[in-house]
Amino acid sequence: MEQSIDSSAGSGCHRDIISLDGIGFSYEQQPVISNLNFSVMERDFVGLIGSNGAGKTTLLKMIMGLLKPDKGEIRLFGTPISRFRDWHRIGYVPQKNAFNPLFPATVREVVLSGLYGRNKLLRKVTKDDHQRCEDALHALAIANLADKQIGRLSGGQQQRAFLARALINNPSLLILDEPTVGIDAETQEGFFHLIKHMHNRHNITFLMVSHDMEMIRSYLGEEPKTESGKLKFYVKHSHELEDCAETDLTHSLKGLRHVMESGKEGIHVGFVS
Ligand SMILES: Nc1ncnc2c1ncn2[C@@H]1O[C@H](COP(=O)(O)OP(=O)(O)OP(=O)(O)O)[C@@H](O)[C@H]1O
Repeated sequence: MEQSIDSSAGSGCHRDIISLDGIGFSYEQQPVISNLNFSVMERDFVGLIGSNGAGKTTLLKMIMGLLKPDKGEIRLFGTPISRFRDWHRIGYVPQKNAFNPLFPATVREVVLSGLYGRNKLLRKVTKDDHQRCEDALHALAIANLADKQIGRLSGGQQQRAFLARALINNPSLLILDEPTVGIDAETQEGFFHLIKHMHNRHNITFLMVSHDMEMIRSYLGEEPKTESGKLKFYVKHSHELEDCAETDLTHSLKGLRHVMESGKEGIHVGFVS
């Protein structure tokens, strides 16, 4: 079955961050994704919706190079994924239930582990790395939890730690896989306020899998921009935003801390600690 979508209309001169060209994927001859064509443009916010088994996680795994499509080509930042090496430009916030609560690491260690990238080489942590870590911990208002075991935190606190981990490399693209599943409504609201703020104020592109239709519709509009099989893509393009993005990590994190601490710009970050 032919599946074809195009979300790039009206996105101005910005470049593609993710290009999916004719992607097909099957598990043991069982097709999950067929002929998927889709582009995520710089500073878009894409909400990916689909029923259970629609192929959302499979698609994220392909984009992160963990699964190879049977057909088609994936490009990241304009480079074919087979030659892409800049994985530090991509921050990933996993599903809460993908995390083993017995994992023996402190919050600080989890956040610092975001620096190591996918090659798993443990390089020496520099003074600058520690400063970035402290900035990320402060930005997400979890500095007071830095020495606690990650498994002893609440779900909302853990998600903040994983967001800090994803932010430590100053990513250009943030991929979030149902980041608030299993978290209470108030904490979810605070989390979405924060990522919406980051999208509005900073030069970050978002791809988020979510079942939270209320959040998706209120931020990205009532109708999906495109559909492919059971996958629906809701998109807010950069031209719908104020054009005042900051790119520098220090500014970004200081900006976030400012939001967290002062509640300015009308944003209330209602995390439950
Ligand atoms: N490793 C695997 N081997 C075989 N089939 C798989 C594998 N992983 C997923 N599938 C199947 O592929 C389909 C898509 O799975 P996927 O996890 O991508 O869906 P999803 O949209 O993320 O679902 P959910 O909302 O339930 O997380 C499902 O039918 C699933 O059973």
